[in-house]
Amino acid sequence: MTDDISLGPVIAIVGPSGVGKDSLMEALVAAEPRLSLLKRVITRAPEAGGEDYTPVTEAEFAQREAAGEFALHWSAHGLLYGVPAAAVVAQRAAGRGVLVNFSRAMLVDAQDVFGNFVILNVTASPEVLAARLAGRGRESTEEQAKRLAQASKPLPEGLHHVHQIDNSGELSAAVQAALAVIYPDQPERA
Ligand SMILES: Nc1ncnc2c1ncn2[C@@H]1O[C@H](COP(=O)(O)OP(=O)(O)OP(=O)(O)O)[C@@H](O)[C@H]1O
Ligand SMILES: O=P(O)(O)OC[C@H]1O[C@H](OP(=O)(O)O)[C@H](O)[C@@H]1O
Repeated sequence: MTDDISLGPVIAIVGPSGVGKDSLMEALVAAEPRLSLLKRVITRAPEAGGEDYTPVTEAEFAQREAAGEFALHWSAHGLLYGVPAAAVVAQRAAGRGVLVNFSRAMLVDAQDVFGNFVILNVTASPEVLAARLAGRGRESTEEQAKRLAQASKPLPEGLHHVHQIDNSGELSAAVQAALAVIYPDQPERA
């Protein structure tokens, strides 16, 4: 674990595709100036839309990985994902919190790497997930089905500081629930 006490928390936002991770992260940053989004490096096509990420080819990803750029990296949905280490440190400076969309499979590694680490496991019913992926339309129907098949993947054993955030209803409710976890000693926001 390489963690300086002056560094703020790494807040892992995890859960099945379509549950609202990106939506929740964007809303949290809009509501709380001490929070920022970690810009991931992904081998996803630049025009895919959605989150703000650094699109790279698989060759570029391999070069960055070999150069030690990533604090953590993984593959999922036929894509490669990397978390730039320097960006995490910079965004945690002065106690600020950084929001990271992690794979559930990476959480044990992540809690060892980052130390000051909290996990928000975002949930919604299968029906809601299917409707949201269809409504978003970013993936093909076939890819949506593959993602939905992964929805019930359990979190790994051995995790600490895991909190369930229900995003079945209004996004604003999930935002308030998440802020109450991240900043438990602060009154509910207006
Ligand atoms: N609370 C909510 N109520 C209604 N719609 C929502 C809510 N949260 C997210 N959505 C919508 O559901 C869709 C999926 O949301 P989002 O892309 O944030 O999910 P995600 O978990 O990041 O998905 P992925 O892992 O596939 O990137 C989007 O169209 C988004 O606008
Ligand atoms: O099912 P699991 O392994 O938890 O997550 C699979 C992938 O989905 C999410 O990314 P995105 O939302 O596709 O960008 C995660 O960050 C991970 O990369």
